Amino acid sequence: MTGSGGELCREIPQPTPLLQPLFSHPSFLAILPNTMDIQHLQSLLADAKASLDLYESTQTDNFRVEAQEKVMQLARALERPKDAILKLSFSPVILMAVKTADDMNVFSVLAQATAPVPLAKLAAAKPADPLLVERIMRVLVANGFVDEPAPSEYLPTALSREMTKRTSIGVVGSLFHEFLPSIQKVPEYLQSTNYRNPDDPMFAPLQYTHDLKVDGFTWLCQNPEALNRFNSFMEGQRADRPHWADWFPVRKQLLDHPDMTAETTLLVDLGAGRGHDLIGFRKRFPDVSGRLVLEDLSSVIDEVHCAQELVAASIDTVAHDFFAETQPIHGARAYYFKNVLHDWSDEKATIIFNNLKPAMKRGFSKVIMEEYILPDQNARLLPCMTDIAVMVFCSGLERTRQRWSNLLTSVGLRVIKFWVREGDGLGVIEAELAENS
Ligand SMILES: C[S@@+](CC[C@H](N)C(=O)[O-])C[C@H]1O[C@@H](n2cnc3c(N)ncnc32)[C@H](O)[C@@H]1O
Repeated sequence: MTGSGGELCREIPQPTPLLQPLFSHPSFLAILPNTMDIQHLQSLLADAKASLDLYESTQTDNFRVEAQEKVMQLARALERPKDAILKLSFSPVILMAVKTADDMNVFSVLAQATAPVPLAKLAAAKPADPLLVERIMRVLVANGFVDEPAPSEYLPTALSREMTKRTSIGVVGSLFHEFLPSIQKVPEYLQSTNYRNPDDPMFAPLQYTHDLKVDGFTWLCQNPEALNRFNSFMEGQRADRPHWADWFPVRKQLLDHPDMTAETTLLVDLGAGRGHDLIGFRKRFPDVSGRLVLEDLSSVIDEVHCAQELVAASIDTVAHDFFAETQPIHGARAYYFKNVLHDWSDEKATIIFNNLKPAMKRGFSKVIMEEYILPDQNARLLPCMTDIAVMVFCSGLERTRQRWSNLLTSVGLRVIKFWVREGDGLGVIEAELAENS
């Protein structure tokens, strides 16, 4: 090929004579990868390498996340837009394949492998049709869930090993069963509401999808399997991220206070689920006196109150509906909410705070909220996805610093400090009763 197209085609392997007409077709030339701006790609690669070097030297999660984002930018720039859109549109297939593979016990068989596992052995685990398993495995191999060292022989990867953990199985199961059908309905739902921002927990996309007359949490409580999946999802979704007590100065901000005694309630966790944060707290401060209290809806408490880990960590359980009742534990040092206030609109959150405030001791009690604090610009993907997930499930929302400030001030609380973590992790908002409230 010569002329203006000759430059573009220099690096293409020589086509066979049969393919020659296709290779010289103008629409083919227009989508050649090497029509991309190589200088731009090289500069993205250099950026990614610089972040990777910083991660290597600092070993901080912040630079790991940054390096990952830079590599994603490079990968995106290398992708042809048409392919990107095609793959995006097919992406529910990946979640389906992971879910199906889990249902067929593929991950548990692979996890025990000491040598490549042949297709027939994987198929025998259920048993399932080998051709079907082969097709599902192709999707998994292409997405890094499995290695295929020889045709139809498989080895586990870090992702497939992760899929043998109860919590990650819960993440996949809950999102697949409880969220995906409603996510699919969101455009139709929003059209029906003339694109109003959802703020009513009794009419979120979830209610629209299933014609429910109850809020999402009540619905979960009526469906034990779904509740079990959801609670595992909550335990698992941030399992690899640091516990707040690993980076928030607990001793300085909470423990070192002259009014702290052995009788004081140290921490009340509202909407605590299975209590994994309290258990983590106890592990980090095994010798600290002061009661730890897990609060949640009565059906959740019924599920968890005898749990061995809670008993071993001396964690008390109390059924408390934060909309229906005022806080029963008075004068605690800290009332802790994690991933709870993002479930509720400002109007609903105001009720929660109004039910909490009478129990707080002025100048002593604090509210500790572990939530995303969205930046004003360029928020990371995970918080943005979570924002939409809480919208779908309960008309909730993630908040920017300004929205948090406005909400807390309006209910008579004073922000002591926003403790913002870099990366895509949660931050902590520390607050107390405002002087004039
Ligand atoms: C998103 S989950 C967060 C669980 C846990 N804090 C975590 O981060 O893993 C929200 C929790 O709030 C609880 N919850 C919902 N409505 C409640 C209410 N009215 N009173 C008390 N807890 C409630 C749910 O049962 C659930 O455990």
